[in-house]
Amino acid sequence: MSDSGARRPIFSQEETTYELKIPHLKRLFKFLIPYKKWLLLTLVFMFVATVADLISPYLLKQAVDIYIPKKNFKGILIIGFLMILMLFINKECSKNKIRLANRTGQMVLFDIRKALFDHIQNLSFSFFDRNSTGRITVRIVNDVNTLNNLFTNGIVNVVTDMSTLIIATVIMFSINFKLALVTFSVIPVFLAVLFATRNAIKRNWRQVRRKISNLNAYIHENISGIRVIQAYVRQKVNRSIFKEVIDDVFLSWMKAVKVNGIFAPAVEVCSMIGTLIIYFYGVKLLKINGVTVGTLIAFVSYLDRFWRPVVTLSNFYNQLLVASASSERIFEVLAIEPEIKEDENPVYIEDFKDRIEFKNVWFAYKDEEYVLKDVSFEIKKGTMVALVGATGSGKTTIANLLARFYDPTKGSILIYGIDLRKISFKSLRKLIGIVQQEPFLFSGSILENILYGRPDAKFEDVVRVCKFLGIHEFISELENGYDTQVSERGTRLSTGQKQLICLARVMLQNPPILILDEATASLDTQSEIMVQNALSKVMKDRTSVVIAHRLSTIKDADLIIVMEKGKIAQMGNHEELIKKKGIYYDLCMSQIRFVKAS
Ligand SMILES: Nc1ncnc2c1ncn2[C@@H]1O[C@H](COP(=O)(O)OP(=O)(O)OP(=O)(O)O)[C@@H](O)[C@H]1O
Repeated sequence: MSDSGARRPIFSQEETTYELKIPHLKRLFKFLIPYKKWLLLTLVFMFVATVADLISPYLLKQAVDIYIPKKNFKGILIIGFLMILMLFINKECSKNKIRLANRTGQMVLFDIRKALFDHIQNLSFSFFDRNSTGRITVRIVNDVNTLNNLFTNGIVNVVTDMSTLIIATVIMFSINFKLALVTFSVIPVFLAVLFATRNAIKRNWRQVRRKISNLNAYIHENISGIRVIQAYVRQKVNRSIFKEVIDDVFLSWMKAVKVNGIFAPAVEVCSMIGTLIIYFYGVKLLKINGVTVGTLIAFVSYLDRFWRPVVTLSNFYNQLLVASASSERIFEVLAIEPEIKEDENPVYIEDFKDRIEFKNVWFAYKDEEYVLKDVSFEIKKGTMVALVGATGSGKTTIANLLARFYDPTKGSILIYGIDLRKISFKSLRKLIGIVQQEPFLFSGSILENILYGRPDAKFEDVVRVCKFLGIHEFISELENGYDTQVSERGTRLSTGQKQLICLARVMLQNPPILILDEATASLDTQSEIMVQNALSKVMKDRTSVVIAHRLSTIKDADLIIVMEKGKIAQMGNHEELIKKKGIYYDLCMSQIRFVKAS
């Protein structure tokens, strides 16, 4: 296939409105409340810095009008000293203002990120089904990052700029009302430019953000799917698609910059015209209205201080738009309620004494699309129950419901008569241990990973569990033994070894009920034998629910449940089901034929 013929990849494009939504911004600014003292102090520094900055032109006016004509060197010296003092105060206060604003801003971002992280950690599996890891990460990292500018500089700068602008205007009008009025006659022209360009600027930057979002999504998808990409040798095709995506970002960026570029020169032109007016008109007033040379110099200085903040103020509007869009997405996540909640008066169960019952359980991941239909069965204490059936028949769903990752849509699951929904999370997690198909280890040491569910366990307990599972020797032989790091850059462990460490993690908790969801499916034959041996030991005298594709591993199960399209097709032990010559018999026969043929 030629590069040009390559189909575009499917990647998420998040639509963002970029409308200014005041309720979101209000909610966002509430995060500032705990830091109001710091904010107030920042504003004090800001105010002092602004006043110090605005006093200088007035001092200059005094020097030019009073002390220079009189050749009063002492006066000039004092003015000079005062101007240096003002500069010093301005710089010192600005420095403190920036430091405090950054500190407060970072604390606020930390709080928002923490709120999001805490909230997401408690959301139900259904949320993670609907949202990819990439998208969730974008919420916690990128969306919060986009608020960075607003909280660290934006708010303080805008207050500084607004006050500079207002104070400069007031001073100019109080020095000479007429001259100020004439100087500002250029403002309507500026406002016309502002309104003409504002929508175009907004539209173009929105486009840039959309393109950048595409770029992020494409990069994320490519890195997550790198194994598939390399397996299908898609690098060349992907490179050309990536170039297209990058070109899109570049072109939209350049377009936005071009439109944006109109604004700053417009401000400069207005400022320049204002200055010309001051000189042209001021010189006329010089003779008739008692306007002094010092007044003109001070006016030019104040006018400069008036126009400088205008550009930053318009940028602030953009920042608010971005913040409004990001906060909308952040609050959207914060508003999601976990679907699986602990009962208000949960029942604590210390031990598993009796049996588990699935009573007319129906379940749909979405709407009315039932993937379990009227499923009823019983798991007696100390027995091994196996779930078999074609792919997609609902085996994992049963395991997920038993672990209460989801609740049944209809019907109930009872642990000796108590509805699973009534049982406290803590006792449920103590009762049920799960070993999944894909072993997952956190970055850290092997010991930390084993202790994950019981951090207070003793090292001897860990060693005992590992000896029981037959992995103590292999771990001890590693360079750093139990302290060996298993992060990305750490020791590479085989999938089988990782699975055994996961099993040790579960066993340290010693749960009376064990769910094994195709725990050996992703292993090679040798690792499978190792893990299977460990599992046999672990399942002895324990209640277990096993999902396995290889039927030889579940032949000894006390109860085999054969699933078909979300329904129980057959139930019984191996001998009974073989005699019945139904689906189970067919499954066994097809596996035997497959083994013989291979
Ligand atoms: N998170 C999910 N969201 C929506 N549908 C899902 C989800 N997980 C599973 N399903 C659907 O539910 C049905 C049952 O899936 P389940 O994973 O329980 O089957 P299974 O028998 O365990 O399959 P396999 O042997 O392939 O693991 C399938 O049609 C599947 O597409």
